[in-house]
Amino acid sequence: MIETKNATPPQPGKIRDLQLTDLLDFCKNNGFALAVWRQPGKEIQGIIDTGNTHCQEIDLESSEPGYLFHPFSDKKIKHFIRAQIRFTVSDGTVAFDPYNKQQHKDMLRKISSSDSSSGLDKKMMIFEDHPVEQEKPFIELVKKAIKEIRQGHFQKVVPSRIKAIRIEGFDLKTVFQRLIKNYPNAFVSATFVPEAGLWIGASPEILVNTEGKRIFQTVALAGTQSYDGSRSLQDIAWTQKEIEEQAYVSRYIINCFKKIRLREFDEIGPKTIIAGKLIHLKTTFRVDMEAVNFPQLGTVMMKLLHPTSAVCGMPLETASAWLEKNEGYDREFFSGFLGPVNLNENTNLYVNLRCMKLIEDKAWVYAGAGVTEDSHPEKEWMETSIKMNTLLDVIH
Ligand SMILES: C=C(O[C@@H]1C=C(C(=O)O)C=C[C@H]1O)C(=O)O
Repeated sequence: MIETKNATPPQPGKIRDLQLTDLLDFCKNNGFALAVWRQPGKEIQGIIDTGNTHCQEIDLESSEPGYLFHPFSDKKIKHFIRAQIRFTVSDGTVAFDPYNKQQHKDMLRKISSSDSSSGLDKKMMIFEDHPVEQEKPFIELVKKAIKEIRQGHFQKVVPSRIKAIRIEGFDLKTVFQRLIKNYPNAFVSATFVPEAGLWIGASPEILVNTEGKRIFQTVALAGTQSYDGSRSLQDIAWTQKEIEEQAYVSRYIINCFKKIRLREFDEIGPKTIIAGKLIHLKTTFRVDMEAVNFPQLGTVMMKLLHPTSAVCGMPLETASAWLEKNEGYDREFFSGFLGPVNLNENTNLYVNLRCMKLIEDKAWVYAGAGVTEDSHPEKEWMETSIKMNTLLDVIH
């Protein structure tokens, strides 16, 4: 069994139970990178990297085990957190490599004796603040998008916005526990990179999943309605706008398969799925990599897929240029992707949605909404507000 369970309460010089929050402080104070995550139905896992996390191109199949943290823009710095130190978390308590008692003891000793006041914060980048959230500019942005879609410039675009808030007494352990409880179907994650801040999220959207050398999976997720749990999923009706919006994402994925001449894939859906207080339409695409003799499919598709039309638009280049010109802020890691690579033979990358960035007592929450020619600007505004509540509901 994990040793920390029977440990004595905090006493000077003694090893005590280590909470997720202590571990984050330890990493901040030492300038280490940390990733903690929970895939749906799985245990909480985490890793620490004590070195430089900048990375260039990544090859998923041959990569060492770690965790990829990729920004929305391909031009920005990408991070790969190597699995130098591994741990699991149960009831908020950390256990280092459960199979290696000595490593566990050594880590606890190091952390207990580390000086929590020695500041990493010096290492942190200073971020610009963002203007106080405003409904009008977002609605104007959506109106502009609709106008340009009607003029035939593109078919779909996903404008987003950022909301700055202050948080007092933030406790990672509590927030993480609430997220895993409230969002059982989400990829819940906390990613800390000294120069990027702490990012926390509960994403409903897989970008690339590979299981061993055999199974590849991705999804087309779009269309949003609020959901209070009272209706059966079979009774949910979707409008033409939502069906079309999700179909663009499916078409985009199929076009990526076409580019690499991949014809054999299973397509399941679209089905209605629950993501907290929201529901979406989801189509799952599955490929048997052995049957199609394509062992590098994970890496190839990761590069082709991102950014999908669930977070950017259709056609990609026009929508992306429009966002860069009109959105008015830097998405940083929002709508990028993140997740474990080659850990236990699997790679599980998710789109970084329903997320926030935290630096000291400041937080920034992000959300976007798919706009087509049939969009209603006020509804898209509401949709981004409900999406932001995924995080706002658990931090207060
Ligand atoms: C852009 C976001 O979500 C994406 C956009 C959706 C939509 O437009 O309906 C739905 C799910 C996600 O693919 C977000 O959560 O910020």
